[in-house]
Amino acid sequence: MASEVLIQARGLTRRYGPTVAVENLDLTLRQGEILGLLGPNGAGKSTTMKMLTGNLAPSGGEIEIKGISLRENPKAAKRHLGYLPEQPPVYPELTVDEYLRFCAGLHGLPAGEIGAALDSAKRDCGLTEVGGRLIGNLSKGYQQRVGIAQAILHRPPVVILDEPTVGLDPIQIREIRTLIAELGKTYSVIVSSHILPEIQAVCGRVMIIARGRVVYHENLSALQDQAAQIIAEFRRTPDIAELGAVLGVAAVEGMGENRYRFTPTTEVDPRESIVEASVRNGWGLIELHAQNRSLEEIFVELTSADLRSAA
Ligand SMILES: Nc1ncnc2c1ncn2[C@@H]1O[C@H](COP(=O)(O)OP(=O)(O)OP(=O)(O)O)[C@@H](O)[C@H]1O
Repeated sequence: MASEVLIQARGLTRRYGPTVAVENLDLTLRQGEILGLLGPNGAGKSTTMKMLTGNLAPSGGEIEIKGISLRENPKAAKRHLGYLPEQPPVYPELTVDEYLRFCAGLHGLPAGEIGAALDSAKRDCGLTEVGGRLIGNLSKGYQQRVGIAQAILHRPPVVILDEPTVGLDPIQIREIRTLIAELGKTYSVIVSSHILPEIQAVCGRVMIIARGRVVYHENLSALQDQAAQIIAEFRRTPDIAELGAVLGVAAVEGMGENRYRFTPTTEVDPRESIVEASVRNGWGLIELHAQNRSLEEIFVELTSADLRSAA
C-alpha cells in the first residue's frame, strides 16, 4: 500500500515583480521519504521551501500539509512542519538549552513536555554535551545542528532543510549528512542543495529544478540508469526514427557527423540490434561503444538544457 501523502503542492508559482522564481511546480512528499530538491544557485529552491513552509505566499497554486490547506488553515498545517531556513535562525548570545527552550515556546509545546522534547532533540542531533554552551561559541557545524534541533523539537512528521551544509567544512558536511540520513528514519524530509553528491548521499528521490521549473523528477536509481549510454557512428546517415525503434533503445539523439547517443531501456542491451539494423539498412556502422556518464554530467546537461531552451 502506498504510504500517506504528507505534502501535496500543485501548480506552485511565485513571481517577484517580473521575475518568475518558481513556475507551476507540483510536489508530493510521502511518509518515510527523503526528497532532494536539487538545482543550481537561483533555481528557486529557497522560494519553493519558503512557500511549502508557509513563510512566503505563492502567487499561484495550492499546498496541503497532511490534507490541511496551508492557505486556509496555516496554523494547523504548519504544526506538522519543522523548517531549517538557509540562514539558521539561531541566537548566538543564548545557550543551546535557552534557545531550544525559547523555540519550544514558539512551537506551543506544553510546559510539562518541554524538558523531554529538549532532551530528545538534543540526543537526535548530537547536542547532549553542549546544552550549556553559548551558541556563538560553537562551530558552524554545531550551530547547524542546533538549527536542525529547533526544527524537530515538536516532532513534526515533515522536516524541511534548506541547504543545510552550506558553509561547512568537509568533516562537518559529512556529519550533517549522516544526521539527515538518521532523521530520515523518523521523519519525512525535504532537503535542498546545489550539490549533487549531497543529494545522492541522503535522498531516495530527487527533483531537479532550473529557473523555477522541474527538469527531472524520479528516484535516483532511474537517474543512474540514464547515466548508461551507447555511442554509435555510421558512415552514412541512418534514419533516426528507425534507430529509435531498435530493440532496447529508449531514446536516441544525434551528436553531429553521423554520431548518435542511445539511452538503453533497463531491460535489454540494444548493441546487437543496432549492429543488425546497420547491416540490414547499409548504414556502415564504424563505431559502437558503451559510455557511462557521471550523474554530475547529467545534472549539468539537464539544467543547462533548460537554460538553452529558455534562451
Ligand atoms: N525577495 C526577492 N526579490 C526578488 N527576487 C528574488 C527574491 N528572492 C529570490 N529572488 C529571485 O528568485 C530566483 C530564485 O531564487 P531562490 O533564492 O529561490 O533560488 P535558490 O535555488 O534557493 O538559490 P540559492 O541556492 O542561491 O539560494 C532567483 O532569480 C532570485 O534572484
